[in-house]
Amino acid sequence: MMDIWTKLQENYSAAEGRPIISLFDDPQRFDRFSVEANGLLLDFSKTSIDGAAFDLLLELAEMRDVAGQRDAMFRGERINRSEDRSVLHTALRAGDGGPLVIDGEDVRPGISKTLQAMEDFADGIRSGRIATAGGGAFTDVVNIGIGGSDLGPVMAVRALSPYHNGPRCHFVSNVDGAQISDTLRKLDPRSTLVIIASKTFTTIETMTNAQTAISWLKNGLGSAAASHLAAVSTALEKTAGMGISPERVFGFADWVGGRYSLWGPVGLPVMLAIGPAEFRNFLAGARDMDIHFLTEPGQRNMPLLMGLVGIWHRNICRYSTRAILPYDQRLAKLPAYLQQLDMESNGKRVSISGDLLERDSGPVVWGEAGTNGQHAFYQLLHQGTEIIPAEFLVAARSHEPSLRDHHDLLKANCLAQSEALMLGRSLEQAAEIAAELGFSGKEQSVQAGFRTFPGNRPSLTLAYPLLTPYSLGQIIALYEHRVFVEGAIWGINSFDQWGVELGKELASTLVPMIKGAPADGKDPSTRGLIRALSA
Ligand SMILES: O=P(O)(O)OC[C@H]1O[C@](O)(CO)[C@@H](O)[C@@H]1O
Repeated sequence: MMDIWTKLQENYSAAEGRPIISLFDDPQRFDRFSVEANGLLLDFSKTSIDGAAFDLLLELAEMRDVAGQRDAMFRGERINRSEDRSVLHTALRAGDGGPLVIDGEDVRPGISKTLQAMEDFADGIRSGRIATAGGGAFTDVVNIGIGGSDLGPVMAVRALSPYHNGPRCHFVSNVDGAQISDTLRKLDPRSTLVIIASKTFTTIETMTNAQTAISWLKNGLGSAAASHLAAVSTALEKTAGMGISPERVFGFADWVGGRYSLWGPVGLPVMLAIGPAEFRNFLAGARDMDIHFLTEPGQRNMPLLMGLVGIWHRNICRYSTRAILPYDQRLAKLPAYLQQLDMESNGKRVSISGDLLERDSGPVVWGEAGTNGQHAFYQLLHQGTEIIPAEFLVAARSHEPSLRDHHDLLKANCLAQSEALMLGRSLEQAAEIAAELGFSGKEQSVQAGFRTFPGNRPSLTLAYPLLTPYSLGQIIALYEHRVFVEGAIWGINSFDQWGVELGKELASTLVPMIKGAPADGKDPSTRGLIRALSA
């Protein structure tokens, strides 16, 4: 019997060259190939997936038991096998969902307690009740973290700027001293709170930046520096070693992966910026997406369908990248956030049981806010030799009602791009344009070639009413589950990240060589570069 992968491939080959627009001969296509969840709409009708491929993809999800794998994750089974851990970031936003027992312990009371502690702290800082060493209010917060301890808060704080009514938030992630120096230069230690965020509390970039920030606080405040510090970590014993008092430490368990940690203490800068009530709305959006993912049947299940579209593009159409294109300037950091979420989760070449994968896994994820990208790389999206599925995000309304024209233009541009990618412009149409411009003969066909768009380039569009804490929560949880669905189909562990280790190990061997020790054992290129970089 032919397997589903082969059937999908045959479906694709049989329809190769068929214009996506012809699929709209089915007047129900938009309704059948879009799905709505609590105000969030995913349109995947502008892809080459037809009815038969849709059914096969759903069959593939069943064959791979995506629903069973999903339920195992939510139940707290140790699905992160290589690290022998449960994967329960969803518990951080589940509210009072009844007991959830891990290793004989109900983890819910601990989650509520930590959320309450975060809220008390955030309220205290925001109101001035938790005062600076000099008795004033904190005006600025610097979050020191990297990867999952940085990208989520950076992205969400920026996304939710219309809700900011707390201290200003700044972020330092890179070990490049330029970043911390440029950040601290603008700030006054007397009114600045420093949060050191690191799941492991060993990450060299964060530890180095933390020491620099603590010295800066000590220079300005002397022995009172500790009252300007807080920490977020799973390694509570290590935070004490840095002189951070226990009531200023917000812990979380190892069943929260770094890139999935925004929903708990790593989200503290977001809570400080927008307040606990709005942070709860953010959690509610994610929780509603979790419930949708857990309960909706396959044909209406947004994360499942988005994952299946990803599988179609990656494994059947063999597209190697996907572009995240938010037509929402406040989501400008979303592509970077999703790069970690997606590529650190699914950039794997062995299966969960350690065998080499038979198929390609995660694609390259990249992107930029629209309309800026239009004036940079969209040329390649429209006329390049690679086909790159585009993922558009756009809100019906903006937070700037007095600038309605701007938002109308933004929406028109977003829709124009997905339309242009799908429809393209034929050589004949381009020839007419060239003729109208006065070209004739050979030059007319040359000019027509430049103006031809092949079209038939797929896209997804996510539309939401307004970028609120709730809708941001929905969007992020949707992408988390999409990554889960794809990983479940590929049979990989989406929750470990062994690929980041080798570079870290080699960096530690290189530090003394950079400082002048002999570069014994290094390859000639690395030795040459050490020489070139010697200061
Ligand atoms: O929060 P930590 O432990 O400092 O880790 C930061 C980041 O480093 C990584 O481990 C990769 O090096 C990410 O997975 C993680 O988000």
